Amino acid sequence: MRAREIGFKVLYDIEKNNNYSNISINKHFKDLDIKDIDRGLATELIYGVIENKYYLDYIINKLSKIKTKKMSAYVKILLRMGIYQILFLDSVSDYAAVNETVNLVKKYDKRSSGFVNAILRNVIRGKDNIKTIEEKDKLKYLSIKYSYNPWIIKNCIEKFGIEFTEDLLEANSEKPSIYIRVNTLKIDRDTLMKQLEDLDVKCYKVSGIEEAIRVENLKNIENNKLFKEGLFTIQDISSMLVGKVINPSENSKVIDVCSAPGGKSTHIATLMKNTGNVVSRDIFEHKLKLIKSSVDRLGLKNIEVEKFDATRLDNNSIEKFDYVLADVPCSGMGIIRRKPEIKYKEEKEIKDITIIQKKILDNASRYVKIGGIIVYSTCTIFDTENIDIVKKFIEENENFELVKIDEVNVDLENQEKGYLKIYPNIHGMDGFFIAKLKRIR
Ligand SMILES: C[S@@+](CC[C@H](N)C(=O)[O-])C[C@H]1O[C@@H](n2cnc3c(N)ncnc32)[C@H](O)[C@@H]1O
Repeated sequence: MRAREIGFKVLYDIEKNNNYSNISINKHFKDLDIKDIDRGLATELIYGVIENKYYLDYIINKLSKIKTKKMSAYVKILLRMGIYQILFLDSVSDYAAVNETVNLVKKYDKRSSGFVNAILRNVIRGKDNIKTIEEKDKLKYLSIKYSYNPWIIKNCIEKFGIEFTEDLLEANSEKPSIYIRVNTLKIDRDTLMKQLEDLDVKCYKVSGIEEAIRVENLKNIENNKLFKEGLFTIQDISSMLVGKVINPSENSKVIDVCSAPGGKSTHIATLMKNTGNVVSRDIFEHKLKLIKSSVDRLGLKNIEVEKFDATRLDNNSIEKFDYVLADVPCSGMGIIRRKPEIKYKEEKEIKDITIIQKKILDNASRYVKIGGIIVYSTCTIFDTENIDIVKKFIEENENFELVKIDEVNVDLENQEKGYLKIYPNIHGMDGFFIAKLKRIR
């Protein structure tokens, strides 16, 4: 199967089944025998179309009497792909963009091939005019330009102001860097960098996190021999900061109540040098397998994986742990660069999330021993899911207080007060919130 057809199948799967892009890509690319160059084009098309969905639809609707809402998913997706190639991809000629798209329409929705051909030719003819967004209302304009559900932009403007919001939208449109975490149980950073460079992977040390490397040209990771040997794992630096902030002592007892796919649990277990015990829980059985496979690959002996719903209180865990991590489910507004479909979430989809977050924090806090630490974290930037939850929790629980974070140097203003607010446009990493609380009595 060729790159464009794979890209089309993934986009169709995401549109029809509401799947996450990374999950759908993994499903479709697994066991597929294609050249790196085709894999690259398919991935570029998938992410490009998802990232620019509203903008591409705006252009289609400018040119077509039949609006995108009324089009079949086949035609709509293929039009988006064709227009994306014409307007965004210098490496693809206009001729190839039209020809290849029309061939796919002939295969999947034959009667629409003339229509698609005409729209794509109109895009080529009027390229410069067509690109312009004729919208006076700033909110609507930004929602088309950056392709966001308008409520998200409205929320950002209300919370952060227009200038910060535009910076944030711009930063969220950038390609994220890939970071890996060295498995310090098996290898040191310098040696791993050398071995990766021998495989043509470019490596850069990350200052402040001694186990982190920024990599370029790391392709087909699952098949990389150093990855298979468990010498490293993929993890963004914001996520690594959580482990750094917890900073567990060797031989401690730790529980991570929302742990799949296991990035932070395996980091914590590694920081403890395979001593003590980390209980890694998640509500979804299928996700536990991901944790287990990382644990095996990385050679960790101190992790126990369990299925448990963190909104339920586990009476057997009360006051049993030195460190507790509540890395709760959230709206994901900090990781839009990696999961662009988050931009289209409906407000109602995350309506109940703060209730769940608070419930999980309340339960998790009961597992902390006196003198122990609980870290509450999310990959979102909205206070309602972050500091507001923590403040409410402290108001209701005088046994806990925020403690100064001095393990990292990222958000100097707030870390004095016990939390980190990380934004892609300020810190150049995934947007995260990390709060560190101590049980004082
Ligand atoms: C932010 S992710 C955790 C990421 C993970 N800590 C890591 O570093 O790889 C949140 C996780 O919470 C899980 N989750 C959602 N609701 C849950 C619940 N009620 N109880 C336990 N886990 C839950 C999700 O399946 C998801 O894996």
